Amino acid sequence: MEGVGALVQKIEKLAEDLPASVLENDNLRRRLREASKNLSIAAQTPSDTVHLIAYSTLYSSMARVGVDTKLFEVVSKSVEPISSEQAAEATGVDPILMKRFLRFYASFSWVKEVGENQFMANNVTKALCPPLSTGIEFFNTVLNPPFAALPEYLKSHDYKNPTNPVDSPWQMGYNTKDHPFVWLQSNLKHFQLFMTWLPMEREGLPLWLDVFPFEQEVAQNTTDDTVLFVDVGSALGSQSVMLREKHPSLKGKVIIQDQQHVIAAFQQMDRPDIEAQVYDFLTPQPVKGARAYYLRNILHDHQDGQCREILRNQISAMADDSVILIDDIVLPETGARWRATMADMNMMSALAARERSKKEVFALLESVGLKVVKVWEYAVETGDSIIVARRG
Ligand SMILES: C[S@@+](CC[C@H](N)C(=O)[O-])C[C@H]1O[C@@H](n2cnc3c(N)ncnc32)[C@H](O)[C@@H]1O
Repeated sequence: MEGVGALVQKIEKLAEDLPASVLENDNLRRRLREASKNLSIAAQTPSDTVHLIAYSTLYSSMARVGVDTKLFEVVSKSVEPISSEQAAEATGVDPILMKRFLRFYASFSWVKEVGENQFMANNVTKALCPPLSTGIEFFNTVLNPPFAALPEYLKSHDYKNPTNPVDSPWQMGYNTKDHPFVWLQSNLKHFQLFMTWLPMEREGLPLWLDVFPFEQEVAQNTTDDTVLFVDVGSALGSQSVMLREKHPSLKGKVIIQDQQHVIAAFQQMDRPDIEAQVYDFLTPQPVKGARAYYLRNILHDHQDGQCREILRNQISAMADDSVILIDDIVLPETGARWRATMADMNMMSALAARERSKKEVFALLESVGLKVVKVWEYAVETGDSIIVARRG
Protein backbone atom coordinates (compact mmCIF):
# COMPACT_ATOMS: atom_id res chain seq x y z
CA MET A 1 0.00 0.00 0.00
CA GLU A 2 2.88 2.31 0.84
CA GLY A 3 4.16 1.85 -2.71
CA VAL A 4 0.78 2.88 -4.15
CA GLY A 5 0.68 5.89 -1.84
CA ALA A 6 4.06 7.03 -3.16
CA LEU A 7 2.86 6.50 -6.72
CA VAL A 8 -0.24 8.63 -6.07
CA GLN A 9 2.01 11.33 -4.65
CA LYS A 10 4.13 11.21 -7.81
CA ILE A 11 1.02 11.51 -9.99
CA GLU A 12 -0.18 14.48 -7.95
CA LYS A 13 3.20 16.17 -8.43
CA LEU A 14 3.21 15.41 -12.14
CA ALA A 15 -0.29 16.92 -12.52
CA GLU A 16 0.91 20.07 -10.71
CA ASP A 17 3.90 20.56 -12.93
CA LEU A 18 3.91 18.63 -16.18
CA PRO A 19 7.35 18.82 -17.84
CA ALA A 20 7.39 20.71 -21.14
CA SER A 21 9.16 17.70 -22.72
CA VAL A 22 5.92 15.69 -22.30
CA LEU A 23 3.78 18.43 -23.81
CA GLU A 24 6.10 18.80 -26.77
CA ASN A 25 6.05 15.10 -27.62
CA ASP A 26 2.65 14.56 -29.19
CA ASN A 27 2.65 10.80 -28.87
CA LEU A 28 3.75 10.82 -25.22
CA ARG A 29 1.32 13.62 -24.38
CA ARG A 30 -1.56 11.68 -25.94
CA ARG A 31 -0.60 8.46 -24.13
CA LEU A 32 -0.38 10.32 -20.82
CA ARG A 33 -3.73 12.03 -21.40
CA GLU A 34 -5.48 8.74 -22.19
CA ALA A 35 -3.75 6.82 -19.37
CA SER A 36 -4.61 9.48 -16.79
CA LYS A 37 -8.20 9.64 -18.09
CA ASN A 38 -8.50 5.85 -17.74
CA LEU A 39 -6.88 6.02 -14.30
CA SER A 40 -9.34 8.69 -13.22
CA ILE A 41 -12.27 6.59 -14.51
CA ALA A 42 -10.95 3.47 -12.76
CA ALA A 43 -10.83 5.41 -9.47
CA GLN A 44 -14.44 6.68 -9.68
CA THR A 45 -17.08 5.44 -7.26
CA PRO A 46 -20.47 4.67 -8.88
CA SER A 47 -21.79 7.91 -7.42
CA ASP A 48 -18.85 9.90 -8.91
CA THR A 49 -19.61 8.38 -12.28
CA VAL A 50 -23.31 9.18 -12.19
CA HIS A 51 -22.76 12.75 -11.00
CA LEU A 52 -20.04 13.47 -13.56
CA ILE A 53 -22.07 12.13 -16.46
CA ALA A 54 -25.47 13.41 -15.31
CA TYR A 55 -24.16 16.93 -14.87
CA SER A 56 -22.31 16.98 -18.19
CA THR A 57 -24.72 19.38 -19.93
CA LEU A 58 -23.91 21.85 -17.15
CA TYR A 59 -20.26 21.89 -18.35
CA SER A 60 -21.34 23.17 -21.73
CA SER A 61 -23.57 25.82 -20.11
CA MET A 62 -20.92 26.93 -17.63
CA ALA A 63 -18.27 27.07 -20.35
CA ARG A 64 -20.64 29.28 -22.34
CA VAL A 65 -21.11 31.59 -19.33
CA GLY A 66 -17.33 31.99 -18.95
CA VAL A 67 -17.00 32.71 -22.68
CA ASP A 68 -19.93 35.17 -22.84
CA THR A 69 -18.74 37.13 -19.78
CA LYS A 70 -15.14 37.04 -21.10
CA LEU A 71 -14.08 35.73 -17.69
CA PHE A 72 -11.62 33.24 -19.20
CA GLU A 73 -10.04 36.07 -21.19
CA VAL A 74 -9.79 38.30 -18.11
CA VAL A 75 -8.13 35.57 -16.04
CA SER A 76 -5.82 34.58 -18.93
CA LYS A 77 -4.66 38.16 -19.49
CA SER A 78 -3.86 38.76 -15.82
CA VAL A 79 -0.20 38.18 -14.99
CA GLU A 80 -0.95 38.33 -11.24
CA PRO A 81 -3.48 36.13 -9.43
CA ILE A 82 -6.93 37.68 -9.65
CA SER A 83 -9.65 37.79 -6.95
CA SER A 84 -13.36 37.24 -7.52
CA GLU A 85 -13.99 40.97 -6.85
CA GLN A 86 -11.44 41.98 -9.51
CA ALA A 87 -12.90 39.47 -11.97
CA ALA A 88 -16.41 40.77 -11.19
CA GLU A 89 -15.30 44.34 -11.81
CA ALA A 90 -13.60 43.47 -15.11
CA THR A 91 -16.57 41.49 -16.45
CA GLY A 92 -19.54 43.37 -14.99
CA VAL A 93 -20.77 40.21 -13.24
CA ASP A 94 -22.36 40.43 -9.77
CA PRO A 95 -19.49 39.80 -7.25
CA ILE A 96 -21.49 37.14 -5.39
CA LEU A 97 -22.18 35.33 -8.65
CA MET A 98 -18.55 35.63 -9.71
CA LYS A 99 -17.38 34.01 -6.48
CA ARG A 100 -19.69 31.08 -7.20
CA PHE A 101 -18.48 30.82 -10.82
CA LEU A 102 -14.82 30.82 -9.88
CA ARG A 103 -15.39 28.23 -7.16
CA PHE A 104 -17.06 25.99 -9.78
CA TYR A 105 -14.33 26.53 -12.41
CA ALA A 106 -11.55 25.91 -9.87
CA SER A 107 -13.17 22.68 -8.68
CA PHE A 108 -13.02 21.40 -12.29
CA SER A 109 -9.50 22.84 -12.89
CA TRP A 110 -10.78 25.27 -15.54
CA VAL A 111 -8.91 27.93 -13.55
CA LYS A 112 -6.18 27.39 -10.95
CA GLU A 113 -6.94 28.37 -7.36
CA VAL A 114 -3.58 29.56 -5.99
CA GLY A 115 -4.72 30.89 -2.59
CA GLU A 116 -7.82 32.05 -0.79
CA ASN A 117 -9.90 33.89 -3.40
CA GLN A 118 -6.90 34.02 -5.77
CA PHE A 119 -7.10 32.57 -9.26
CA MET A 120 -4.73 32.16 -12.20
CA ALA A 121 -5.18 30.86 -15.73
CA ASN A 122 -4.15 27.33 -16.64
CA ASN A 123 -4.13 25.54 -20.00
CA VAL A 124 -7.94 25.07 -19.83
CA THR A 125 -8.65 28.76 -19.12
CA LYS A 126 -6.48 29.72 -22.10
CA ALA A 127 -8.11 27.15 -24.39
CA LEU A 128 -11.53 28.64 -23.56
CA CYS A 129 -10.49 32.05 -24.94
CA PRO A 130 -10.88 33.23 -28.55
CA PRO A 131 -10.45 31.94 -31.16
CA LEU A 132 -11.16 28.38 -29.96
CA SER A 133 -14.00 29.51 -27.67
CA THR A 134 -16.01 29.61 -30.93
CA GLY A 135 -16.28 25.84 -30.45
CA ILE A 136 -18.11 26.39 -27.16
CA GLU A 137 -20.49 28.88 -28.77
CA PHE A 138 -21.01 26.64 -31.79
CA PHE A 139 -21.84 23.46 -29.87
CA ASN A 140 -23.81 25.31 -27.21
CA THR A 141 -25.89 27.24 -29.74
CA VAL A 142 -26.13 25.04 -32.82
CA LEU A 143 -25.83 21.45 -31.64
CA ASN A 144 -27.30 21.39 -28.15
CA PRO A 145 -30.93 21.29 -29.43
CA PRO A 146 -30.37 18.13 -31.55
CA PHE A 147 -28.17 16.56 -28.84
CA ALA A 148 -30.88 17.19 -26.25
CA ALA A 149 -33.52 15.70 -28.58
CA LEU A 150 -31.48 12.54 -29.29
CA PRO A 151 -32.90 10.19 -26.60
CA GLU A 152 -36.53 11.07 -27.34
CA TYR A 153 -35.91 10.92 -31.09
CA LEU A 154 -34.33 7.46 -30.90
CA LYS A 155 -37.04 6.14 -28.59
CA SER A 156 -39.83 7.46 -30.81
CA HIS A 157 -38.12 5.90 -33.86
CA ASP A 158 -37.76 2.45 -32.23
CA TYR A 159 -33.96 2.78 -32.04
CA LYS A 160 -33.60 2.43 -35.82
CA ASN A 161 -30.37 3.87 -37.21
CA PRO A 162 -31.28 7.43 -38.31
CA THR A 163 -31.06 7.74 -42.09
CA ASN A 164 -33.47 10.52 -42.99
CA PRO A 165 -31.89 14.00 -42.88
CA VAL A 166 -35.31 15.67 -42.81
CA ASP A 167 -36.52 13.51 -39.93
CA SER A 168 -33.59 13.44 -37.52
CA PRO A 169 -32.82 14.75 -34.02
CA TRP A 170 -32.08 18.09 -35.72
CA GLN A 171 -35.72 18.52 -36.82
CA MET A 172 -37.00 17.40 -33.41
CA GLY A 173 -34.58 19.74 -31.59
CA TYR A 174 -35.44 22.73 -33.76
CA ASN A 175 -39.09 21.85 -34.39
CA THR A 176 -38.57 22.24 -38.14
CA LYS A 177 -39.10 20.17 -41.27
CA ASP A 178 -36.11 21.70 -43.07
CA HIS A 179 -32.84 19.94 -43.91
CA PRO A 180 -30.10 21.46 -41.69
CA PHE A 181 -28.28 22.97 -44.71
CA VAL A 182 -31.54 24.67 -45.74
CA TRP A 183 -32.39 25.71 -42.17
CA LEU A 184 -28.96 27.35 -41.76
CA GLN A 185 -29.63 29.62 -44.74
CA SER A 186 -32.30 31.51 -42.82
CA ASN A 187 -30.64 31.40 -39.39
CA LEU A 188 -27.73 33.79 -39.75
CA LYS A 189 -26.24 33.50 -36.27
CA HIS A 190 -26.11 29.69 -36.53
CA PHE A 191 -24.74 29.84 -40.09
CA GLN A 192 -21.97 32.26 -39.08
CA LEU A 193 -20.97 30.12 -36.11
CA PHE A 194 -20.86 27.05 -38.39
CA MET A 195 -18.66 28.82 -40.95
CA THR A 196 -16.34 30.22 -38.25
CA TRP A 197 -15.99 26.92 -36.43
CA LEU A 198 -15.34 24.68 -39.49
CA PRO A 199 -11.75 25.84 -40.19
CA MET A 200 -10.83 25.65 -36.48
CA GLU A 201 -12.33 22.27 -35.76
CA ARG A 202 -9.04 20.43 -36.22
CA GLU A 203 -6.87 23.12 -34.62
CA GLY A 204 -3.58 21.69 -33.34
CA LEU A 205 -3.81 18.47 -35.36
CA PRO A 206 -1.53 17.64 -38.31
CA LEU A 207 -2.84 18.92 -41.65
CA TRP A 208 -3.43 16.76 -44.70
CA LEU A 209 -0.93 18.78 -46.71
CA ASP A 210 1.75 17.96 -44.08
CA VAL A 211 1.44 14.31 -45.03
CA PHE A 212 -0.01 14.07 -48.54
CA PRO A 213 2.59 14.83 -51.25
CA PHE A 214 0.24 17.03 -53.27
CA GLU A 215 2.73 18.12 -55.90
CA GLN A 216 3.88 14.59 -56.65
CA GLU A 217 0.42 12.97 -56.59
CA VAL A 218 -1.68 15.66 -58.29
CA ALA A 219 0.25 18.58 -59.67
CA GLN A 220 2.83 17.20 -62.12
CA ASN A 221 3.28 19.24 -65.32
CA THR A 222 0.50 21.75 -64.80
CA THR A 223 0.12 25.11 -66.52
CA ASP A 224 -1.81 28.23 -65.52
CA ASP A 225 -4.80 26.85 -67.48
CA THR A 226 -4.89 23.48 -65.72
CA VAL A 227 -7.76 23.09 -63.27
CA LEU A 228 -5.68 21.86 -60.37
CA PHE A 229 -8.05 21.60 -57.44
CA VAL A 230 -11.83 21.74 -57.12
CA ASP A 231 -12.92 22.03 -53.49
CA VAL A 232 -16.46 20.59 -53.60
CA GLY A 233 -18.66 21.80 -50.69
CA SER A 234 -15.77 23.99 -49.60
CA ALA A 235 -17.50 26.22 -47.05
CA LEU A 236 -15.27 29.33 -46.96
CA GLY A 237 -12.45 27.42 -48.66
CA SER A 238 -10.07 27.04 -45.71
CA GLN A 239 -8.35 24.08 -47.37
CA SER A 240 -7.97 25.84 -50.71
CA VAL A 241 -6.47 28.85 -48.95
CA MET A 242 -4.07 26.50 -47.16
CA LEU A 243 -3.15 24.82 -50.46
CA ARG A 244 -2.32 28.19 -52.03
CA GLU A 245 -0.29 29.21 -48.99
CA LYS A 246 1.65 25.97 -48.62
CA HIS A 247 2.34 25.62 -52.36
CA PRO A 248 2.52 29.20 -53.67
CA SER A 249 4.41 28.25 -56.84
CA LEU A 250 1.98 25.57 -58.07
CA LYS A 251 0.49 26.37 -61.45
CA GLY A 252 -3.21 25.88 -62.12
CA LYS A 253 -6.63 27.02 -61.01
CA VAL A 254 -8.05 26.44 -57.55
CA ILE A 255 -11.85 26.55 -57.47
CA ILE A 256 -14.15 26.42 -54.49
CA GLN A 257 -17.81 25.37 -54.83
CA ASP A 258 -20.68 25.63 -52.37
CA GLN A 259 -24.23 26.87 -51.96
CA GLN A 260 -25.11 30.42 -52.97
CA HIS A 261 -25.14 31.98 -49.46
CA VAL A 262 -21.75 30.41 -48.64
CA ILE A 263 -20.12 31.64 -51.87
CA ALA A 264 -21.58 35.11 -51.20
CA ALA A 265 -19.83 35.10 -47.79
CA PHE A 266 -16.53 33.96 -49.41
CA GLN A 267 -16.73 36.82 -51.89
CA GLN A 268 -16.29 39.26 -49.00
CA MET A 269 -12.77 37.81 -48.58
CA ASP A 270 -9.93 39.08 -50.72
CA ARG A 271 -8.63 35.90 -52.44
CA PRO A 272 -8.08 36.60 -56.12
CA ASP A 273 -6.02 33.38 -56.36
CA ILE A 274 -9.16 31.27 -55.71
CA GLU A 275 -12.21 31.11 -58.01
CA ALA A 276 -15.59 30.70 -56.36
CA GLN A 277 -18.63 29.04 -57.91
CA VAL A 278 -22.15 28.30 -56.80
CA TYR A 279 -22.61 24.57 -57.36
CA ASP A 280 -25.08 21.99 -56.04
CA PHE A 281 -23.16 18.74 -55.69
CA LEU A 282 -26.39 16.81 -56.25
CA THR A 283 -26.09 17.87 -59.91
CA PRO A 284 -23.36 16.98 -62.48
CA GLN A 285 -20.00 18.66 -61.86
CA PRO A 286 -19.62 21.54 -64.36
CA VAL A 287 -15.80 21.78 -64.11
CA LYS A 288 -14.45 19.08 -66.39
CA GLY A 289 -11.10 17.31 -66.28
CA ALA A 290 -9.72 18.80 -63.04
CA ARG A 291 -6.64 17.14 -61.58
CA ALA A 292 -8.35 16.74 -58.20
CA TYR A 293 -11.93 16.88 -56.94
CA TYR A 294 -11.59 17.30 -53.19
CA LEU A 295 -14.42 16.42 -50.78
CA ARG A 296 -13.64 17.25 -47.18
CA ASN A 297 -16.22 16.35 -44.54
CA ILE A 298 -18.82 15.89 -47.26
CA LEU A 299 -19.45 12.13 -47.40
CA HIS A 300 -19.84 11.98 -43.60
CA ASP A 301 -22.77 14.42 -43.94
CA HIS A 302 -24.73 11.94 -46.07
CA GLN A 303 -26.16 8.45 -46.23
CA ASP A 304 -24.72 6.01 -48.79
CA GLY A 305 -27.39 6.65 -51.46
CA GLN A 306 -26.78 10.38 -51.52
CA CYS A 307 -22.99 9.87 -51.35
CA ARG A 308 -23.24 7.74 -54.48
CA GLU A 309 -25.16 10.54 -56.20
CA ILE A 310 -22.52 13.11 -55.17
CA LEU A 311 -19.67 10.83 -56.28
CA ARG A 312 -21.28 9.97 -59.64
CA ASN A 313 -21.71 13.70 -60.28
CA GLN A 314 -17.95 14.15 -59.82
CA ILE A 315 -17.04 11.03 -61.82
CA SER A 316 -19.00 12.42 -64.77
CA ALA A 317 -16.44 15.26 -64.99
CA MET A 318 -13.25 13.24 -64.40
CA ALA A 319 -10.54 12.76 -67.03
CA ASP A 320 -8.02 9.89 -67.08
CA ASP A 321 -5.60 11.85 -64.91
CA SER A 322 -8.24 13.11 -62.46
CA VAL A 323 -8.43 11.88 -58.89
CA ILE A 324 -11.08 12.21 -56.23
CA LEU A 325 -9.61 13.09 -52.84
CA ILE A 326 -11.90 12.15 -49.98
CA ASP A 327 -10.86 13.87 -46.75
CA ASP A 328 -12.83 12.32 -43.90
CA ILE A 329 -12.45 10.42 -40.67
CA VAL A 330 -11.80 6.73 -41.30
CA LEU A 331 -12.86 4.70 -38.27
CA PRO A 332 -10.65 1.75 -37.36
CA GLU A 333 -12.39 -1.64 -36.97
CA THR A 334 -11.45 -1.61 -33.28
CA GLY A 335 -10.28 1.04 -30.83
CA ALA A 336 -11.92 4.12 -32.39
CA ARG A 337 -10.84 7.26 -30.56
CA TRP A 338 -13.21 9.58 -28.72
CA ARG A 339 -12.74 12.47 -31.13
CA ALA A 340 -13.94 10.19 -33.95
CA THR A 341 -16.83 8.58 -32.06
CA MET A 342 -18.06 12.00 -30.93
CA ALA A 343 -18.00 13.14 -34.57
CA ASP A 344 -20.05 10.06 -35.47
CA MET A 345 -22.74 10.89 -32.87
CA ASN A 346 -22.64 14.50 -34.04
CA MET A 347 -23.32 13.43 -37.66
CA MET A 348 -26.16 11.20 -36.46
CA SER A 349 -27.77 13.97 -34.42
CA ALA A 350 -27.38 16.77 -36.94
CA LEU A 351 -27.77 15.03 -40.29
CA ALA A 352 -28.86 11.41 -39.75
CA ALA A 353 -25.46 10.65 -41.25
CA ARG A 354 -22.29 8.84 -40.16
CA GLU A 355 -18.55 8.44 -40.02
CA ARG A 356 -17.36 5.31 -41.86
CA SER A 357 -14.81 2.56 -41.37
CA LYS A 358 -12.23 1.78 -44.05
CA LYS A 359 -14.29 -1.22 -45.23
CA GLU A 360 -17.44 0.91 -45.45
CA VAL A 361 -15.84 3.77 -47.35
CA PHE A 362 -14.01 1.40 -49.73
CA ALA A 363 -17.31 -0.42 -50.44
CA LEU A 364 -19.02 2.92 -51.06
CA LEU A 365 -16.36 4.09 -53.52
CA GLU A 366 -16.22 0.75 -55.30
CA SER A 367 -20.03 0.71 -55.65
CA VAL A 368 -19.78 3.70 -58.02
CA GLY A 369 -16.83 2.28 -59.95
CA LEU A 370 -14.04 4.17 -58.19
CA LYS A 371 -10.76 2.42 -57.45
CA VAL A 372 -8.97 3.35 -54.22
CA VAL A 373 -5.33 4.06 -55.01
CA LYS A 374 -4.05 4.90 -51.56
CA VAL A 375 -5.11 6.03 -48.09
CA TRP A 376 -3.04 8.59 -46.18
CA GLU A 377 -3.98 8.85 -42.51
CA TYR A 378 -2.80 12.25 -41.37
CA ALA A 379 -4.26 12.75 -37.87
CA VAL A 380 -4.03 9.84 -35.42
CA GLU A 381 -6.25 11.68 -32.94
CA THR A 382 -9.30 11.57 -35.20
CA GLY A 383 -8.39 9.08 -37.93
CA ASP A 384 -8.67 11.89 -40.49
CA SER A 385 -7.43 10.51 -43.80
CA ILE A 386 -7.06 11.34 -47.46
CA ILE A 387 -8.40 8.61 -49.70
CA VAL A 388 -7.18 8.86 -53.28
CA ALA A 389 -9.53 7.31 -55.83
CA ARG A 390 -9.50 7.06 -59.63
CA ARG A 391 -12.09 5.93 -62.15
CA GLY A 392 -11.97 2.11 -62.19
C1 LIG B 1 -19.45 19.85 -43.17
S1 LIG B 1 -19.32 21.20 -44.24
C2 LIG B 1 -17.71 20.91 -44.90
C3 LIG B 1 -17.08 22.16 -45.43
C4 LIG B 1 -15.63 22.05 -45.88
N1 LIG B 1 -15.43 21.06 -46.91
C5 LIG B 1 -14.74 21.77 -44.69
O1 LIG B 1 -14.34 20.62 -44.50
O2 LIG B 1 -14.47 22.71 -43.93
C6 LIG B 1 -20.36 20.79 -45.57
C7 LIG B 1 -20.45 21.87 -46.64
O3 LIG B 1 -21.27 21.37 -47.71
C8 LIG B 1 -22.05 22.44 -48.18
N2 LIG B 1 -23.22 21.89 -48.88
C9 LIG B 1 -24.31 21.30 -48.33
N3 LIG B 1 -25.14 20.88 -49.29
C10 LIG B 1 -24.59 21.23 -50.47
C11 LIG B 1 -24.97 21.04 -51.83
N4 LIG B 1 -26.10 20.41 -52.16
N5 LIG B 1 -24.13 21.47 -52.79
C12 LIG B 1 -22.96 22.10 -52.47
N6 LIG B 1 -22.55 22.30 -51.20
C13 LIG B 1 -23.35 21.86 -50.22
C14 LIG B 1 -22.40 23.22 -46.93
O4 LIG B 1 -22.81 24.55 -47.22
C15 LIG B 1 -21.08 23.16 -46.16
O5 LIG B 1 -20.25 24.23 -46.48
